[in-house]
Amino acid sequence: MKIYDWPTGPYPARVRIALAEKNLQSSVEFVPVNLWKGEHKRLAFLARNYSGTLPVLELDNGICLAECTAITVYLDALAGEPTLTGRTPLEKGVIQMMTKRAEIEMLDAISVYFHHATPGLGPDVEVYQNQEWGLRQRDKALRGMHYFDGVLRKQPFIAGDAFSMADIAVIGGFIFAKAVELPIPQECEALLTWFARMQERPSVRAQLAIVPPKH
Ligand SMILES: N[C@@H](CCC(=O)N[C@@H](CS(=O)(=O)O)C(=O)NCC(=O)O)C(=O)O
Repeated sequence: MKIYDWPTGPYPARVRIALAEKNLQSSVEFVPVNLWKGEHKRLAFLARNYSGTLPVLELDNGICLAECTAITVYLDALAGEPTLTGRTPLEKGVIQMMTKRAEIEMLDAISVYFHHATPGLGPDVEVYQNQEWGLRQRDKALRGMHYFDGVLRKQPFIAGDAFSMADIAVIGGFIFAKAVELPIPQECEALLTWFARMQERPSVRAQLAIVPPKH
């Protein structure tokens, strides 16, 4: 299998952490795609992912899977423990809901802020920007952080009593927040404590230790 990504990208980090959790890293070849040069918007890449985003998992038979959640669901089904996407119907539903909520309320919101209210990937890639929209999404992400702080005051993990794909999605949010220098509000104590605990996991520690390649 091949993974087309950028090693330190927040969304690619979600798949890299999942791969490490499932001990599947040796099963994949990583192919860097330089976002700052717009390589993800070229026809050759768009043929792999119509949406022009990273990461993309390309199977040996040529089938391409995009979307972090979809890729994680596939990887989770490939190998054994730990289960990242739930064992029971309810666990599966709650993990999907909280993963999507992590995207809508935090990760995707920070991404919009990055692309619209900062220089983002540079003028050759950011062909349209709307600063007001970007700033509104930044504020939405800050509200989302308070929401997840509330969740973690009642339970140890984002989707309940066990580490899951939903935790990995919020970790992606933290990675993007750091990349755009958006601080986690200091009053979000439960969220900050949870993130410190997440960094005890070798999969997370290894991802955070990757030195960003020059672009
Ligand atoms: N919904 C997609 C979003 C993926 C995404 O936005 N990836 C970023 C990569 S990174 O910023 O996380 O490194 C991207 O391709 N951004 C390029 C662009 O939006 O032009 C997913 O879940 O995979």
